[in-house]
Amino acid sequence: MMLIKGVRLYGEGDPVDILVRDGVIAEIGPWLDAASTQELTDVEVIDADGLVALPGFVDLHTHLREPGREDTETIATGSAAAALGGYTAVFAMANTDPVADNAVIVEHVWRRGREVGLVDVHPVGAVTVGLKGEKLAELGTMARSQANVRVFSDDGHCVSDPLIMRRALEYTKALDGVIAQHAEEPRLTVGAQAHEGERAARLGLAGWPAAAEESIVARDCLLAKQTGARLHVCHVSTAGTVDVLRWAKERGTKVSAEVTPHHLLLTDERLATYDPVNKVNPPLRTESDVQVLREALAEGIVDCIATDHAPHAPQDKDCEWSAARPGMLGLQTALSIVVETLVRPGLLDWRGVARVMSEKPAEIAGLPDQGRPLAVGEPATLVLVDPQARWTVRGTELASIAGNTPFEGMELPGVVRTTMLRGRVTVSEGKVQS
Ligand SMILES: NC(=O)N[C@@H](CC(=O)O)C(=O)O
Ligand SMILES: [Zn+2]
Ligand SMILES: [Zn+2]
Repeated sequence: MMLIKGVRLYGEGDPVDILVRDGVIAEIGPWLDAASTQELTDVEVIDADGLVALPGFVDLHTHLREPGREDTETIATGSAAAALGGYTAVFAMANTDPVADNAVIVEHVWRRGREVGLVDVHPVGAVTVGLKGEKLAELGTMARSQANVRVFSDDGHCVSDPLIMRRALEYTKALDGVIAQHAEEPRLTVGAQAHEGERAARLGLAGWPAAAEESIVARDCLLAKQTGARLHVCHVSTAGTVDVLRWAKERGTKVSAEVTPHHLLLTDERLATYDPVNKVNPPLRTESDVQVLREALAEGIVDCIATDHAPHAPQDKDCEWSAARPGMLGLQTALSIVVETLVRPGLLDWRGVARVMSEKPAEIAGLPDQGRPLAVGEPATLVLVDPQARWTVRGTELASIAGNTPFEGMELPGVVRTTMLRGRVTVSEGKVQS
């Protein structure tokens, strides 16, 4: 049994105590004092004075690199990074080696996640065999496997053939799943290295036009509307995509979208140093894109935050710009970037943080026991955040094996103190409890 003392639910109202019994929130009350808890033996008390309680975060977009690149991240190290970031569930992308395009691989990832036990690891199934975009993978077999796959994605690649995309949407509709699309028209991004615009031109980097993203999002929204299937747009990066999403939602399309913390804070101004730590797909865009993305998230046109946590080895990152792999770490810095870019400027309150980091992603993925309200009878799957504290990001101190964080050296607001998964403390005082 556990007693969380003096915490503010969603950062609202007066502090309360939360009694956790058998993995469930058993009581919430103003000062469950000694008298009412005296007869309870074995009560572990967590002093949460000044902290904010939120439902555990859910990341729809994580790269865990196992199997295949365990030199950069494993299910164990990625789970630790997730728990430290306040996450209680993550979706592990399919672009592993071998690709997660069949029941054997997704069950392996699912089982390994359970063994580690720090967060619920849900494998994402590939849409096409080998992420090649040519032939549909066995979506039904993955859905019916122990891993119970409902989110399918070729992330890293775009399902660019419209006929394959249409079929995939039809199949996932029948499976009650969703396709998460990496929206990139490959014919428009051949050799692309940076956001197409003035800065890329000046730096001599081949451009990735906004239309490469927006044209696929528009096409997919039309296909989703026509098939009645659910579409999720990965890592939205441009203001134009927000316009397309607004239009599609207004006409009743079942479309949801995510934005990454790095696209909410960083711009292509960063590229001036040619430091590949800033190289990512889709590329960092402009100040006005960043502003529009922040507002779209606050308004709900963009539904949620997803990290696109993408660990890479030093030899794949510390090299010349054009040879470096795209991607950045995100799990342990996500909350702080959300506080910095949305909470502090007044675009989102803590209720809103719960919505974009927990409730919405759980709903999009169809998870019944994540993103639940902090209420009696609900699972004790939650995070305690210190809203006042600040910390300095050091890549070498993060739990990931790789250290490719673009936020190196930044002092950021918001510290995760405790993470709890169904009553089990996975992180305490900022330390993983294994
Ligand atoms: N975001 C990235 O730049 N890289 C991702 C793939 C992806 O999300 O497209 C990766 O797997 O490294
Ligand atoms: Zn992607
Ligand atoms: Zn990704």
